[in-house]
Amino acid sequence: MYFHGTSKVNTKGHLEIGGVDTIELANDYGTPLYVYDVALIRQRARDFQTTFKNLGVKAQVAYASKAFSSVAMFQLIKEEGLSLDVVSGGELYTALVADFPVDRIHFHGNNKSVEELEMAVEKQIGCVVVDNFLELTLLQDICEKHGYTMPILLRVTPGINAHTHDYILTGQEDSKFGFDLQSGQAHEAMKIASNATHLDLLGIHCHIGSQIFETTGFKLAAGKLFDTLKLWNDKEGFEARVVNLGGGFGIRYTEEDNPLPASVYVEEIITDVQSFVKDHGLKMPEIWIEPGRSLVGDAGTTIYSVGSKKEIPNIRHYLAIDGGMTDNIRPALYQAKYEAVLANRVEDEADDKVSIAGKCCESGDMLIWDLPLPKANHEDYLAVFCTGAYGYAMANNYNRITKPAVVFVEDGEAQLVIRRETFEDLVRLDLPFQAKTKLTK
Ligand SMILES: Cc1ncc(COP(=O)(O)O)c(C=O)c1O
Ligand SMILES: N[C@@H](CCCC[NH3+])C(=O)O
Repeated sequence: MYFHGTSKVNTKGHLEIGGVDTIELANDYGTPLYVYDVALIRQRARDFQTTFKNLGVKAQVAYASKAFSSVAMFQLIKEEGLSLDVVSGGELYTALVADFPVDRIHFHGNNKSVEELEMAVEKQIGCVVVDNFLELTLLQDICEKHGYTMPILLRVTPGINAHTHDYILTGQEDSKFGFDLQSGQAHEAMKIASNATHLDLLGIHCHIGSQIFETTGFKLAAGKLFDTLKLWNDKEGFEARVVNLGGGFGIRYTEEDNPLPASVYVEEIITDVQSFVKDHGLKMPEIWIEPGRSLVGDAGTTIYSVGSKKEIPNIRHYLAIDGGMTDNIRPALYQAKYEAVLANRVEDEADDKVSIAGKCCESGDMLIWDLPLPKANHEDYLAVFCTGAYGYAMANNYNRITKPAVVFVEDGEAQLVIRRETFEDLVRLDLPFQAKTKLTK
């Protein structure tokens, strides 16, 4: 059994996180419930920040908020002094409500709307990561209209195939994101951006994918970026002030996963970056990174109530919980694997093997296959670990199931940071059907 952060078993044999008994949390806030270990998020954030500091490298660590965004989360990130990566008007709006410093907000996205770009310009955010030629034109026009010059990065696809699930690969040549390096698109974009009167081209960005365990892919990508910068420097006299290497650092979901500590990812990548800079005779730019999963993934645990069972002799034991693909779509989408325990009987002998089923009307709504667990019944609680990234963020209302609540726990105290959705919330946007009063025959 692997415990993350402050998670441990208390004297009652219950799972405790942040000094709070998860069974008390389940009683107070209901289930399913996402519980975030705030101390672990702080530790992860500080690991990245201090590594750059110790290396003496000017950097910005931007939390990729797509992993989990909420007002409280953004306030915590602000408290830790990180920057913030947003990818939509909704994430940007949440950051503004959280009073996040606008100059530390970076705006991503492969199809930002005019309204989203207007919002970024009006709020004078720190940087727009431009993804395509249309955006270059739109952003220049909007900035000109507002008499504002926007700092930008160009997102490029370096042509790297990182080892991860196909759906979360982003740095390969055949990708919907960014300007292609090989065909010269990125070079063309650089010339346009450099000549644009209201765009301040800071440098380039790449992101090779997510849940990556090795540094090889990051180093290869960095190598391609610096080769490009050398070319742009020689040909166009362009000097990058910022290089953003994206996020994607993997975490441990199960014993199959062997992630590196943040310090190792950063140190290894920076060592290579420093030699690329030296070899090419370039100035060392500021390095930005955008971790999402590695800041919040293992800090989140979902507590479910156990419900019905179906035991098929010689085939399988199914154990259903009161959530599923609506609060964690990752197993259905990426065949993602998780570990879990009975939160109220953590240390009981695992004398059963069960497959954890969700409550959606969908056979693929399975969270974990063949999990060793004590024989459980409807009075038990299941805790699924490492649901902090892309769990609540990708939650949905399939079957009109309401979204769970989210609590932050730290130093023995719990704080509700997202309330549970209600049935009233579900119908809030619905409008009645306007029945025709007279039917004409
Ligand atoms: C551009 C960009 N930056 C950062 C991230 C964060 O990735 P991760 O959560 O794997 O760190 C993503 C998601 O993969 C991304 O697309
Ligand atoms: N949602 C994905 C990660 C996508 C990262 C965004 N580019 C996951 O759960 O693994």
